[in-house]
Amino acid sequence: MLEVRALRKSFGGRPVLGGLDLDLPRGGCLALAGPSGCGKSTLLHLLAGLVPPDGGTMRMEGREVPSLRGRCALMAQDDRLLPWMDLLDNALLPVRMRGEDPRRREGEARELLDRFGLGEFLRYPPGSVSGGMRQRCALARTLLWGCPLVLLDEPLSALDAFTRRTLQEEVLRLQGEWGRTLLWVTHDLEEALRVGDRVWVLGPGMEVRERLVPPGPKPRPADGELAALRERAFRALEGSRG
Ligand SMILES: Nc1ncnc2c1ncn2[C@@H]1O[C@H](COP(=O)(O)OP(=O)(O)OP(=O)(O)O)[C@@H](O)[C@H]1O
Repeated sequence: MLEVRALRKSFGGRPVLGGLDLDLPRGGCLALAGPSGCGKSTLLHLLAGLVPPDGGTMRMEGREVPSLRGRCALMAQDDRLLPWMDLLDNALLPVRMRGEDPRRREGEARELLDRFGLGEFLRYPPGSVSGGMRQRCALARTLLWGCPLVLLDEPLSALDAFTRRTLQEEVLRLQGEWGRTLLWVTHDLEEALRVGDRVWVLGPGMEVRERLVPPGPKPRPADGELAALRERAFRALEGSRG
């Protein structure tokens, strides 16, 4: 589906991406885990066309493209919900922005928000719900773009451990049902190992220090079976924090 070659980006002469290659086959989930500041968000912004690269190429379905703008949905770290709209209308924003009648997708949006535990809060404005609830609404909005490729930047970071686990399962279920391809960025190695078909452990400059293929069906149990991979991933990260 996506081939990225030698993607480079510097800010003020300081390299953040030093020539990254990335292949995403259709379906499945590549989880990227790395320390704060290593360039994970920058990668997603480059892919989504929010920031221009200094060099490199992107091919989507075999065709070279300047970015994936319009071809992917990005959930940024900042939820960007509109304060004057309730959660349901926020979730339906992509439908409005595409010029479609939001009433035609309202059932789908309601169902999605319900699956994300927001069924009771559809008419609440973002300012009156918790950060974790806002984040879940932003996740629903991202999925309602209907794009086959979804870029998730720390999508569950504001959630407590229990809700986080539930949402990991829900997102993976949706991915299977809707046949989406996910690029899932997280600080949390446990999360990466639970949700990724492949897991890349990144260091500074987005150097790929480990490429892991966790065993078993997803979402995987957090304990026991993954302990060896978790240790390997932690060792890869050692010394990479500035
Ligand atoms: N617009 C920008 N101008 C200047 N520097 C930037 C800009 N965007 C990102 N950077 C720098 O690029 C580096 C990588 O930032 P980025 O946000 O991509 O890291 P990250 O891995 O996503 O971090 P985190 O996990 O904390 O979100 C940081 O040093 C950051 O300060």
